[in-house]
Amino acid sequence: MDRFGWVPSFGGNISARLDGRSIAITRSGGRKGFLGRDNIIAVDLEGRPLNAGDRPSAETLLHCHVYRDLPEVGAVLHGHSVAATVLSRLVTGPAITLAGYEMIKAFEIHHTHDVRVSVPVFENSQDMERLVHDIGPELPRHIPGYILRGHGAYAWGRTVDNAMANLEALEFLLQCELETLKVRGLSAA
Ligand SMILES: CSCCC(=O)C(=O)COP(=O)(O)O
Ligand SMILES: [Zn+2]
Repeated sequence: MDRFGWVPSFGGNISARLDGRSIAITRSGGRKGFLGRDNIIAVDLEGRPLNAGDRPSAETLLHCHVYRDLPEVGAVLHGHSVAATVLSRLVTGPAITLAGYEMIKAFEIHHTHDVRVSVPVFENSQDMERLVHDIGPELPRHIPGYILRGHGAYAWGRTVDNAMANLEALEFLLQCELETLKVRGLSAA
């Protein structure tokens, strides 16, 4: 994620499921492109650190929400890419629609490029409980991720590799949309 420029400064957070009751997640703060073992801690599925005093990511509740709702998910990645940030500010509605891209097939749910896929865009907030409430009890099933407006993208998958492949596909598609708008010189609808 760092190589692609998706975790600038202190942005982004990363987690992986440990078992049915806990996950490993990055500590709050710090540069996620320079992680050591000590920068990763364990929390339960309510976001409480297993070791008292550990301070997990400020966005831990968003990760826990994914693990609770989707038992097959083994990893969740969050980055602050330019494409996700800029595009979600240009698009004023609750979703970014992707259509006609071969890369849509990278999301294993879709077996053809000939579909329209809506990437949900939720309003950003510093209040994670409110964000979880706004996202709703059921995460999207048609795409393994969502965007927080003006903030960045979340993506998940069965494994860390699989989550990364999904994030790469999502970021590629967002970048394509942004490039298209730049070439056309139009604002997004
Ligand atoms: C300048 S980063 C602001 C916080 C954020 O959005 C983020 O992704 C990193 O937060 P964390 O607590 O996980 O380090
Ligand atoms: Zn963030």
